[in-house]
Amino acid sequence: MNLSSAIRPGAADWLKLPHAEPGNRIGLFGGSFNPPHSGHRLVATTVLKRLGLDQVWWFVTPGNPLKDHSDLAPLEMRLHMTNALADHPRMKVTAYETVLQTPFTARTIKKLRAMRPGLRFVWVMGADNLAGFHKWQDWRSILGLVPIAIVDRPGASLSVLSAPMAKAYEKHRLPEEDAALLPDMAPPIWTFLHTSLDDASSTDLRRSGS
Ligand SMILES: Nc1ncnc2c1ncn2[C@@H]1O[C@H](COP(=O)(O)OP(=O)(O)OP(=O)(O)O)[C@@H](O)[C@H]1O
Ligand SMILES: O=C(O)c1ccc[n+]([C@@H]2O[C@H](COP(=O)([O-])O)[C@@H](O)[C@H]2O)c1
Repeated sequence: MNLSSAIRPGAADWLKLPHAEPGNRIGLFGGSFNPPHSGHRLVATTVLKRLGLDQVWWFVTPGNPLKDHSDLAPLEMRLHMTNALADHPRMKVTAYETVLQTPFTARTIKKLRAMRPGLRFVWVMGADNLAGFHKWQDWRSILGLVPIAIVDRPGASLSVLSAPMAKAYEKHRLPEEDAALLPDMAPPIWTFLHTSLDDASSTDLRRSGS
């Protein structure tokens, strides 16, 4: 399947990688954003501040490989909505995974690192994804490629103790008070950021029709 054909030629800017200067610290925030909401903005602003990032790149996925796509809104619609929500000079929205022709995070990160060796990437996700991280394709290789920042989410706080990834990599967990060091550290390294909680969810928004 040609994933990038899901974007009209007029919206080709979504298919570019954002610009960054060598040495920049970049948070890679992947998501379905179906639709985007305040919880996503909380994650992005939390990592921007607490990790001292230069930018957060919102990677709007062509489709989470572990989710049913029957109610997934078209990619271009999700891109527009995400761009409206992530309205900040340090937040960039991209559909670059469609260019890479993969919905798999391990492959995306491998390719980004090869393409932009001068950038310091951190993978960013919410705590619900920590709980199921061991089901992702090549999940251990993701841990070997980039530092990971996990932001707390209602209902998933305990994943920091119980998740197979958290248990297997317990020795590689960085205390959250040292989170600003994370982007410069050699993987495997991860941290769990407690923050104010936001119970927004795309599922609830789709169900309520808002
Ligand atoms: N309220 C929230 N608090 C913290 N993290 C969140 C929150 N909502 C989503 N995230 C994180 O943001 C990323 C993108 O989430 P996603 O687009 O799947 O939203 P969602 O609300 O979980 O969607 P759905 O209900 O359709 O599964 C994921 O890493 C997810 O863990
Ligand atoms: O690589 C995988 O196997 C994999 C499995 C599940 C989710 N992901 C990615 O995780 C990000 C968050 O997905 P989501 O649906 O929870 O917003 C998004 O970029 C997905 O493509 C990746």
